[in-house]
Amino acid sequence: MNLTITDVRLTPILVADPPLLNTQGVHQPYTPRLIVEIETADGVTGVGETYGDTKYLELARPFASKLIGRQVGDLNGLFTVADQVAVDSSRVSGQVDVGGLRGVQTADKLRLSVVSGFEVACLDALGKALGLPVHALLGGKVRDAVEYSAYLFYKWASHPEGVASEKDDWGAAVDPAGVVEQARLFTERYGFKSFKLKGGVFPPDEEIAAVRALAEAFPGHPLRLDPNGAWSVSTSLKVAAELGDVLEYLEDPALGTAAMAEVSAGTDVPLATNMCVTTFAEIKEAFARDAVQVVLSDHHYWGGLRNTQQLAAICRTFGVGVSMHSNTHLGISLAAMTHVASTVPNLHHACDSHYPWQSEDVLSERLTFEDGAVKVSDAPGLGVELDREKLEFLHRRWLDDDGSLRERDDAAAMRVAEPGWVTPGVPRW
Ligand SMILES: O=C([O-])C(=O)C[C@H](O)[C@@H](O)C(=O)[O-]
Ligand SMILES: [Mg+2]
Repeated sequence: MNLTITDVRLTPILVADPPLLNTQGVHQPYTPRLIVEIETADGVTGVGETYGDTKYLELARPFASKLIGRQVGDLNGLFTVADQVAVDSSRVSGQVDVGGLRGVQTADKLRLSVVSGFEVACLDALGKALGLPVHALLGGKVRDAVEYSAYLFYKWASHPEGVASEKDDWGAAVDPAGVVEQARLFTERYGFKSFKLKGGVFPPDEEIAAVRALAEAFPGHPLRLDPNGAWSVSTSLKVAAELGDVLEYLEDPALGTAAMAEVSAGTDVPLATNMCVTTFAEIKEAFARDAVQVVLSDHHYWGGLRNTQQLAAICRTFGVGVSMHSNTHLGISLAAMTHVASTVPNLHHACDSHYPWQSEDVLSERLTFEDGAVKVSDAPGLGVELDREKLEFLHRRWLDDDGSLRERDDAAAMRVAEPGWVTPGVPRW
């Protein structure tokens, strides 16, 4: 068996995205992703997926060229190679990422977000070569299916008039009735049992009303609200007091570890985060100050599936819960998320996934949710198959774009509807 990497293909694509609202603005009609293919000397190909904005492509290209001739099983070596790739300092804002709301942007995080796509592709190739599923390469699954939550968004019925976009059949959701209707569709279509509402869009009282309406419509189901740090400490405490009886957890009510620690000290409602603990370096302070009770991992920016397992082990050591965050992603990443989640013993919350919002994919067969869960595949590798025609179609869209959609920018997308829109300052309320 020859596991030498002989070819790496990078295919940037644009995938359709509905008009989902968040505190920064609205999702663009098409969003960038990068599909990674790694081929071995024996002709085995592994696939991976990560963010596709230019700043990631700029790193992925030199990174890919350094992999030729290396072994596909040398996963630790990927981090060494990543350290050799220079990050343009203008890409490191030190501010919350404008496209994605996943904490402060650093050079290390950019590198790890690129490594993750390649690590998944290497694991897929290795698994295919050895005839083993990815979960077996990670030590073996401890569950046969992984539960996901319904990721509810305030949304418009369609993108602004005149904007090229794909239609969706979810309808509008801009008030409590619309949110409950969307949740109902999620249960009908996928059987989800937990609900997360993306907040920070409307004044807190309106979002409290939406969560109350969900609690009435779905009594006893786990509910979460995530305003992406849009609230002050006092607003966060007010919302926690008003919704404490129905929330499974409150996600990033206020921005940063210091504010989260203050909120945490004033409420019994557990706090979850994908914004103040986004790197290993941020763990110590947040845990020491008891700022968060649940960390939402994400293999994309934590640097892959094995780093996700390490994060879960640290959380277990400190008695902190763990679950999973999601940005817009396709089936390759859902398969990767499911494999790693299946190996984490201390996973006690349904994971987030944007997948139901994505009508397009690069796989020949979409992954499915049954009773709100994805079955863990025992097929070699990730257990997914790339559809070259679909990949080519979405890549063509990326090639044809004049550049305006190649960077995710929710504030720019919002300005099409509201020309005066600027990303709101924090705290917004
Ligand atoms: O905090 C979160 O869960 C996210 O930021 C997830 C996504 O980025 C979501 O907010 C989005 O895409 O609008
Ligand atoms: Mg969040």
